[in-house]
Amino acid sequence: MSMLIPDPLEPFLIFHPWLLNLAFACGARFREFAVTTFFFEVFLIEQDLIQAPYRLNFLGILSTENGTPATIGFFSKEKTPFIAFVLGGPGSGKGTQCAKIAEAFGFTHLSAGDLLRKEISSNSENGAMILATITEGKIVPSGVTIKLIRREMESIENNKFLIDGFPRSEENRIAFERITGVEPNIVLFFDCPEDEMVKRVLGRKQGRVDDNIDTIKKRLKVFAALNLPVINHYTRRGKVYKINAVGTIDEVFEKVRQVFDDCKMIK
Ligand SMILES: Nc1ncnc2c1ncn2[C@@H]1O[C@H](COP(=O)(O)OP(=O)(O)O)[C@@H](O)[C@H]1O
Ligand SMILES: O=c1ccn([C@@H]2O[C@H](COP(=O)(O)OP(=O)(O)O)[C@@H](O)[C@H]2O)c(=O)[nH]1
Repeated sequence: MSMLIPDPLEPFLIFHPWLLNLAFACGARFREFAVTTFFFEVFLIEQDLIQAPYRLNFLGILSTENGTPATIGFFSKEKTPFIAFVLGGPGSGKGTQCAKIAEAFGFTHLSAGDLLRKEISSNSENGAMILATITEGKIVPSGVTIKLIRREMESIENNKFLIDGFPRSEENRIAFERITGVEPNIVLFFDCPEDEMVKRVLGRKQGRVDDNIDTIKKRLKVFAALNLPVINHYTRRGKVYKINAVGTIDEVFEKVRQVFDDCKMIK
C-alpha cells in the first residue's frame, strides 16, 4: 500500500522545485545534489512510497542547463519510441483490436493486465498483492506496473508500442510520464456501452478471477471514476481517437485501421 510522506516534510516537498532550480543556478557542486535527490525521487516512486499530490510537488521541477525541463527519461532522443495507449472499459475489445493492430502495423503489443497476470503466475514477490488487487477490481500501485512495462520496452528492439489497459488512473499517468520522460503519441479509446461490456466479459471464458459479475461491476465503477479522467486529460491534449466499439471485430478494426493509416507520425 502507498504510504504518505509524513507531514513535516510537506513544506520541503513544496519548495523542492525552487531548491533544485536554485541548486542548478549555483553551479556544478549543487547540481550533483539536485541529480541525487532526483534519482532518490525515482526510487520513492518505484517503491510506491509517495503519492500523486506529493509527486506533483516533488516533481515537475528540474531545469537542465539550457533551461528545458528535465525528466528521468529512459529513452535516448534518437530512440524515443512511438507509443499508443489503448484505453476503454473492461471487455471493450482493447486486447482483440491490439492483436490486429500489431499484426497489420508492426507494433509490439504490451498488455498491462497480461504482464500483471504473468507476475502472479511466476510467484514473484508482488504476486499475492497483485492477485488480491485484480480480484477486487482495483488498481495495482503505479510503481509495480510501470516497472513491468519498462522492463518489456527496454528488452524489445521495436520502436512502436501499443500499451493496452494502462494508464488506468491519473496517478498511473503522471508516474509513467515522469519516469519515462515521454507522453503517448496517440491514445485510442474504445467507447462501449456498459451492457455490451458486461456481456463480452462474461462470455470471455479465459478463467480470469475478475471475469465475474461482482468484480465486473467494481471494474466498471473504477473505470468511470479513475480511467475516464485520463482520457479527458489526453482529449484536452488533442491525442485521443475515440472509436465506437460496437460492431463486429472486423467492423471496429476498419475504424482503427483508418486512424493508423492517417497517422503520419508512424514510421
Ligand atoms: N467487436 C466485438 N464484438 C463482439 N465480441 C468482441 C468484440 N471485440 C472483442 N470481443 C470479445 O469480447 C471479449 C472481450 O474482449 P477483449 O479484447 O478481451 O477486451 P478488453 O481487452 O478490452 O478487456 C473477448 O471474448 C472478445 O473475443
Ligand atoms: O495498468 C493496469 C492494468 C490492469 N490492472 C489490473 O488488472 C485488471 C485487468 O485488466 P485488463 O486490462 O487485463 O482487463 P480489462 O479489465 O480491461 O478487461 C484490472 O481490473 C486491474 O485490477 C491494473 O491494476 N493496472
